[in-house]
Amino acid sequence: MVDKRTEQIKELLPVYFIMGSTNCNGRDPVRVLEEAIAGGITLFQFREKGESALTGKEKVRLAERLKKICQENHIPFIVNDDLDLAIELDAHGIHVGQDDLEADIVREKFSNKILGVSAHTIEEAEQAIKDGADYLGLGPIYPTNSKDDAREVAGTGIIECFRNHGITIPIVGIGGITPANAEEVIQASADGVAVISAIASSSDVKETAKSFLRATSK
Ligand SMILES: Cc1ncc(COP(=O)(O)OP(=O)(O)O)c(N)n1
Ligand SMILES: Cc1nc(C(=O)O)sc1CCOP(=O)(O)O
Ligand SMILES: [Mg+2]
Repeated sequence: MVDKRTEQIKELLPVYFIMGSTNCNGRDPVRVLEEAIAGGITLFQFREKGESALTGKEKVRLAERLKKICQENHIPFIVNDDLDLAIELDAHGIHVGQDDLEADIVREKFSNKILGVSAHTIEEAEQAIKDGADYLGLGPIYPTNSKDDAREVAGTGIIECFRNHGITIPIVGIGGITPANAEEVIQASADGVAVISAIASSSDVKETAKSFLRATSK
């Protein structure tokens, strides 16, 4: 039987938008997020990374502004990597990877919050589940320019492989996902798609977010 928390997490994952100031082609991230929300994104992750990423008080200030917009629109606000920031802002959750703080430590210090963990192998997935992960991020599904240290492209096969090994926890695919290939990711048994550039760099953010929503609800 699927429990209530799992069902609630699955409902948040269809169009999981990830963004920071470096992903918006010089546009105001606040506007980009507002347009993405108007288009129907279901979850947001603040990921402030890259050469010109904001740090210190400027990073906190941007995170606060984006969290406020999420709150006003009932979209949960997830912080990437930074547990101190997630705690300071009382975020809805945090996403950590294999090179970040260990998931069991994050679960202990940020209990009852949404915990997402990146996994690339069945062993990592099983450990993440033991540590209390609510969902897994699997990728890169397709080639991506948004992560310098991305692993080899895994294809949608990684999602099918995890499911065939009995991993039933909610899964989101990430890396190079566009409105044109999002349906394949869902067909491979993901509960949603996590997207940076296809939405953040779009010339029509709202329409692109809508296209993702259509593609993931087929
Ligand atoms: C939903 C989701 N899935 C995977 C990642 C990648 O996390 P990580 O491997 O820690 O890499 P960085 O994003 O921290 O560079 C993610 N952020 N979100
Ligand atoms: C943040 C991130 N993590 C990945 C992983 O494979 O874990 S790929 C990735 C970048 C996703 O950006 P885009 O939608 O622009 O390809
Ligand atoms: Mg990380």
